[in-house]
Amino acid sequence: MGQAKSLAQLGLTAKSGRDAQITGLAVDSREVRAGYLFAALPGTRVHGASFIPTALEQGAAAILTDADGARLAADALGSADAAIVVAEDPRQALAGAAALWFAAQPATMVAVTGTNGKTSVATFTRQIWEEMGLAAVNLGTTGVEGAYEAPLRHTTPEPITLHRVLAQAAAAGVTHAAMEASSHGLAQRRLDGVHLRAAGFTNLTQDHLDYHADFADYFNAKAGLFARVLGVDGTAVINVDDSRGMDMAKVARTRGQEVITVGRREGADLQLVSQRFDATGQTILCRFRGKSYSADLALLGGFQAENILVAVGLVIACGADPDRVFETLPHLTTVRGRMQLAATRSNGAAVFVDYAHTPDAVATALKALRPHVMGRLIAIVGAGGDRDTTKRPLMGQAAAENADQVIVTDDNPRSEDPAAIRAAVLSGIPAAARAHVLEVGDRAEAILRGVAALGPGDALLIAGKGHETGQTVGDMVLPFDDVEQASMAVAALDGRLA
Ligand SMILES: CC(=O)N[C@H]1[C@@H](OP(=O)(O)OP(=O)(O)OC[C@H]2O[C@@H](n3ccc(=O)[nH]c3=O)[C@H](O)[C@@H]2O)O[C@H](CO)[C@@H](O)[C@@H]1O[C@H](C)C(=O)N[C@@H](C)C(=O)N[C@H](CCC(=O)O)C(=O)O
Ligand SMILES: Nc1ncnc2c1ncn2[C@@H]1O[C@H](COP(=O)(O)OP(=O)(O)OP(=O)(O)O)[C@@H](O)[C@H]1O
Ligand SMILES: N[C@H](CCC[C@H](N)C(=O)O)C(=O)O
Repeated sequence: MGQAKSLAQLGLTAKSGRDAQITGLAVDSREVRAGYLFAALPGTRVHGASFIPTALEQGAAAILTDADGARLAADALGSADAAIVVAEDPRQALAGAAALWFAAQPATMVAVTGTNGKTSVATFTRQIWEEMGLAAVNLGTTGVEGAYEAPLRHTTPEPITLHRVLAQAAAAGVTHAAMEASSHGLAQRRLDGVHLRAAGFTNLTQDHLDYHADFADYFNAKAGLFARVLGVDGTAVINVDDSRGMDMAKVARTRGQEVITVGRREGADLQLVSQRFDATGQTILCRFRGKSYSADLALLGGFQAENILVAVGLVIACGADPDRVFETLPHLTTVRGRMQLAATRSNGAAVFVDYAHTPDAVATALKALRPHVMGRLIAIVGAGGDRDTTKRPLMGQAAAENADQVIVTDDNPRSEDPAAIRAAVLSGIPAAARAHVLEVGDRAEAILRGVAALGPGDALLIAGKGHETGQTVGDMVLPFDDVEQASMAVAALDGRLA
């Protein structure tokens, strides 16, 4: 890290065999310095090649782009004193170059993909490793957490940021890392340069159909983790309870990977045989390679047991002793913003904050709470702006079908009209259920009204924002934290701190 490297050392070959000494990498022209390689990537809004003249003016020593980019910037490139690399897939070439540039990652790495559960699985995997005395991190939506900590802007960062933090974590002594692989990250080859020992799959339901052309395209992006990123020597850990699990296992087996299937399904290598709930968590009974294991989990939500299975499979796939792995499970703790008990009213009613932001997650989270609730279950739900519009009515429907009362509110409207987003969520709620539905745009007021409605034995699920600490309205991020708001609402209503 830090020293100049030749293009050849970064696995790149320039046109006419010309080499260059590279002093840094940038994917954004505004970050190019003298001697840098500028990766001019095709974008969703503009081709990065439009910024090649700026990058050259700033002293770029080399340009990496595709054939379209080379054509677009032909004039600037023709007169430039810079090496030009034209790659069929420049994002993949950049991922490889970034890996070689930073040249260090924790020795044992795993990744997990799926619509829901990535942060939970990555966090549980890190917690298991830590309980086994290993220096570990998880890396994704909640940043880099564990033995090395850093904030991240993306679930799966672009390769330069990704390899920078991996190298920093390795330098800090981290030996084990579990990362999240988002479908955007996989489609954009952000993690193609990472060497993985194992990869996991949780589930596939609707999300991100604003970015992926259709559901098949979304599946294929996720399948890229097994079809491309995980090597033939890696192990795939697949939840076969999901309807696409078997398809994912087939992708892995076709590539020659060892597969550990997990789930409730009879015949799964790591099987969840039974699950019993109590006030503070659940007891699970599992079977792995003919041996039974029982563990008390201090985790609410049946779905968390499914995530635990994937995490256990990943840790075992990296060589751990299964007996030792199961011993750690009672010590695992709630993932921030995932089915987190945020406050309790003086009448005993509980308020949970959860990151459910897809139709399946809203349904799963509410169903998971039901066995713990003796009274009514109230849901606060909203949908994000500038994201998959087709999931909005489905989220409203999922809330109405699984809660006794629903409050539709705002969740990061971004550039959109919040009222229009709420209307789309409401449109999924059948007329017959409308009597139990309130529309309250202001999220703080929605939380106050949800908390106020709680009687003894009731519970409130505040869905959508989980660990987030801001509400994005237009270009502004206003401070907002569901857990804080829940506890303030309880304090205001009950005259005491939650
Ligand atoms: C939709 C999407 O994923 N976009 C990513 C994509 O940008 P883009 O194709 O839209 O870029 P563009 O604006 O068209 O510009 C094209 C290129 O020109 C470059 N540029 C642009 C302007 C300039 O002045 N100079 C310059 O060089 C840009 O850096 C880019 O490489 O390539 C960029 C560089 O790699 C990414 O930063 C950018 O992520 C944006 C910021 C983003 O918000 N992505 C989100 C949706 C995302 O990836 N989310 C997933 C999580 C999803 C989930 O599971 O919940 C994630 O992993 O975080
Ligand atoms: N295995 C699961 N099946 C269904 N829903 C789940 C599962 N795990 C988590 N969820 C729901 O999804 C929400 C988000 O969980 P988590 O953050 O672990 O997923 P994620 O895939 O990392 O999402 P994102 O990448 O968008 O952060 C949870 O708060 C819960 O409501
Ligand atoms: N990573 C997800 C998180 C969504 C969370 C929700 N609060 C929203 O803003 O839609 C996304 O960007 O789609």
